[in-house]
Amino acid sequence: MLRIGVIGCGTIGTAICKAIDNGIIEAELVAIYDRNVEDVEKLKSSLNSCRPDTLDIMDMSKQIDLLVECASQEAVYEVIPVALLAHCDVMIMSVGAFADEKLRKTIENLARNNNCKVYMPSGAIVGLDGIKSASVEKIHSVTLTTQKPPGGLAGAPFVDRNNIELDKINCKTVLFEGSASEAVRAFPANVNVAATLSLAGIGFEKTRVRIVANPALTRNIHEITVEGAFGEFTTRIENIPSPTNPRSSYLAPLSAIATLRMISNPFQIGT
Ligand SMILES: NC(=O)C1=CN([C@@H]2O[C@H](COP(=O)(O)OP(=O)(O)OC[C@H]3O[C@@H](n4cnc5c(N)ncnc54)[C@H](O)[C@@H]3O)[C@@H](O)[C@H]2O)C=CC1
Ligand SMILES: O=C([O-])CC(=O)C(=O)O
Repeated sequence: MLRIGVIGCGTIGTAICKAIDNGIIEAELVAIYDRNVEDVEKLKSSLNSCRPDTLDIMDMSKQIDLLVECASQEAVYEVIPVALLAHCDVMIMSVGAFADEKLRKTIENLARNNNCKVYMPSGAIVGLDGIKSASVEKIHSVTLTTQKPPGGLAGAPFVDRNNIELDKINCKTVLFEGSASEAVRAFPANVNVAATLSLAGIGFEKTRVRIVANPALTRNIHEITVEGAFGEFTTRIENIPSPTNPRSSYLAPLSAIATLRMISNPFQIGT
């Protein structure tokens, strides 16, 4: 059975561990880790049958087949190279880290040299199947428009740097327009989806991102428009925010769980 280790015991990490505990994912939960000890203990006490060890990345990667990162962009730098050097496959949620081309190339080379896979779930967006197919030929443009309730953008470096008072926003307001590369640095915990979209399509510089604070919303909306040799498509998703983390959509942990189910299943469905 697939032996899994999880770094990050927050909203997504907890959902993944519970899915293994409930048998929704056919795998063994070998170890978990979080820099916040309380989060580790809280997660452990919520499990019924799994008894994961608490191990740091060095010890964890000796005992697992697959490392799941669901922590932060910073954690991608800290744990992914270590896991790949230990011949573990990895699944990354904080995909925004890959706006750093040097990191992306390092991880790609490590994965190739150690014969490992790097999985990146679709997260909170729909339409990656279409853009992957479209990218076989020329894609002219990719645009992501993300709308969140203002509170869902709290803590973003862009908001803090520009002294944006989110609680004073009383109408739909475009906060940011730029490349995906700029977007994932300005909003590291809000638009990792822009990074995944860039990797599937035309890259971080050409993918355009617009981020809108909309006080009329209770949901996180991601709208993607792609134009290319195939024609044009638009996808739109209205996500319910995760109850324990309003920045993240509920579909994100579901997508992580679906990817792990795919990895542990002989049938591979869809592009
Ligand atoms: N790819 C996608 O579509 C999506 C990606 N995300 C990203 O996935 C990651 C996890 O999201 P959530 O579970 O909602 O966040 P969360 O804030 O609920 O949990 C993150 C946990 O990771 C821990 N952590 C952070 N940095 C760490 C490090 N360097 N080492 C060890 N532990 C560390 C924190 O203490 C926290 O317990 C975030 O980076 C988030 O931005 C979130 C939603 C969608
Ligand atoms: O969950 C979402 O709506 C998107 C998100 O936070 C991310 O991509 O980081």
